[in-house]
Amino acid sequence: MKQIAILGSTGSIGVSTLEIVAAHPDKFRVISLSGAKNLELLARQIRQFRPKLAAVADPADIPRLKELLAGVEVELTGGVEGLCAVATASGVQMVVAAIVGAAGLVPTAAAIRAGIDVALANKETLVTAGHLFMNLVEQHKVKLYPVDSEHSAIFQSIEGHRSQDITKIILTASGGPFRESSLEKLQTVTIQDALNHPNWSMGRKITIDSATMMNKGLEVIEARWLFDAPPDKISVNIHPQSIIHSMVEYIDGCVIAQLGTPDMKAPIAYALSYPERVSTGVKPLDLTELSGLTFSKPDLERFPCLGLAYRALGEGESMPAVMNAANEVAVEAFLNGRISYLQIARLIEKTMDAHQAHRLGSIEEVLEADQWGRTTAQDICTTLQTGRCL
Ligand SMILES: NC(=O)C1=CN([C@@H]2O[C@H](COP(=O)(O)OP(=O)(O)OC[C@H]3O[C@@H](n4cnc5c(N)ncnc54)[C@H](OP(=O)(O)O)[C@@H]3O)[C@@H](O)[C@H]2O)C=CC1
Ligand SMILES: CC(=O)[C@@H](O)[C@H](O)COP(=O)(O)O
Ligand SMILES: [Mn+2]
Repeated sequence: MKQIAILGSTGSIGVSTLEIVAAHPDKFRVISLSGAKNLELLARQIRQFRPKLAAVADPADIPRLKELLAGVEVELTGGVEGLCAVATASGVQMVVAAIVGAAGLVPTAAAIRAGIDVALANKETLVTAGHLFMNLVEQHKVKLYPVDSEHSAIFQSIEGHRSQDITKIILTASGGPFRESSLEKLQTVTIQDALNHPNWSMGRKITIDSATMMNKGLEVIEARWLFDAPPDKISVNIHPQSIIHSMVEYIDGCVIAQLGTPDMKAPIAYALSYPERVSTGVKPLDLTELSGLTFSKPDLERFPCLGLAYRALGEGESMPAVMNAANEVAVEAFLNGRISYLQIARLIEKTMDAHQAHRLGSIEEVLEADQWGRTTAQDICTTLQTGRCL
């Protein structure tokens, strides 16, 4: 029986994780959960899974959650300390890191410091603090299992192989809802258009990241740290069907890929149960039903965010954390109707242009760079809104 904590249990990944747990009560037990604003769902999850501890992001929400849980025995806590308490609760053997954004960094690092294995969905932790995070993993001798579908595919495709035999990691990208949209069309796309991902049902932030292809940029940086791969060995291939989840090319010319119906329950279950495999309810692939698997190169002119991520990775130091912070501000501003789709990339680029990359020696310094990126991006966002620059 594996005892787990879920950071971000009320989100898309969190809910899918709990579906796996519910399907395998003999294999997994929930010790602790955390959510943020969806208190009703968190309360229902607590009633169903009976964790001993639960946290909300804002301590001011604890009284309302208590009301919703009248008669239920559970300890409630809140704030960053509360999230860290969930991540390190006594008995937890694995933390599922499924908070969205850089907010996941501190509680996930707390789990590692406590010697707890991590199933990592929250890619922003590796984008903002890659080298520090991997050092922590090594120092505390914990296991890090990728949940992101591409990284799970790579993880599965490198098993049993020597890293020096790898010549390329090929991340597949759906291309999102605007894969075939012209630059002219992109000027007028709406929030609803951008939230309409062709293949995956996900949280709003990552869905917008997929529409700009920043998601793939974040995943290139995630792969750099997870698999210790230099940027020039990581390439991106547009594969609109999202059937091949990623591939690894070897020195002998062989390419190993992992395929499956696009459903996050498969990579989540693999991270939870590794090295075993458990049933997931994911529809098995019928290859004869597929009309074809196609591949093409990404267009960096229409999707500049992917280029910005390669730039941030090349400049290194604090630049990826600043890029990530600017992206979080930009996505929120887009979802609030404050900026247009094309202004997302512009806002991120201007924030990066204003930043002088510097070394980050601690998680605290990462948080400072993140804060600098947010403040600067907010200022630039205001300028964009008032039309004082493009
Ligand atoms: N969804 C997917 O299929 C995939 C997601 N990922 C990655 O997994 C992570 C989660 O994504 P997803 O599940 O889609 O996101 P969601 O937006 O659906 O869920 C995010 C979770 O984080 C909580 N949360 C939000 N803000 C904070 C905060 N400031 N502090 C603490 N908790 C917070 C939310 O609580 P509440 O809802 O209660 O407000 C929710 O539980 C992201 O990093 C994403 O990139 C990676 C691959 C696939
Ligand atoms: C399910 C998952 O892992 C997402 O990150 C997905 O890859 C998004 O699709 P895109 O390929 O469109 O970014
Ligand atoms: Mn992914």
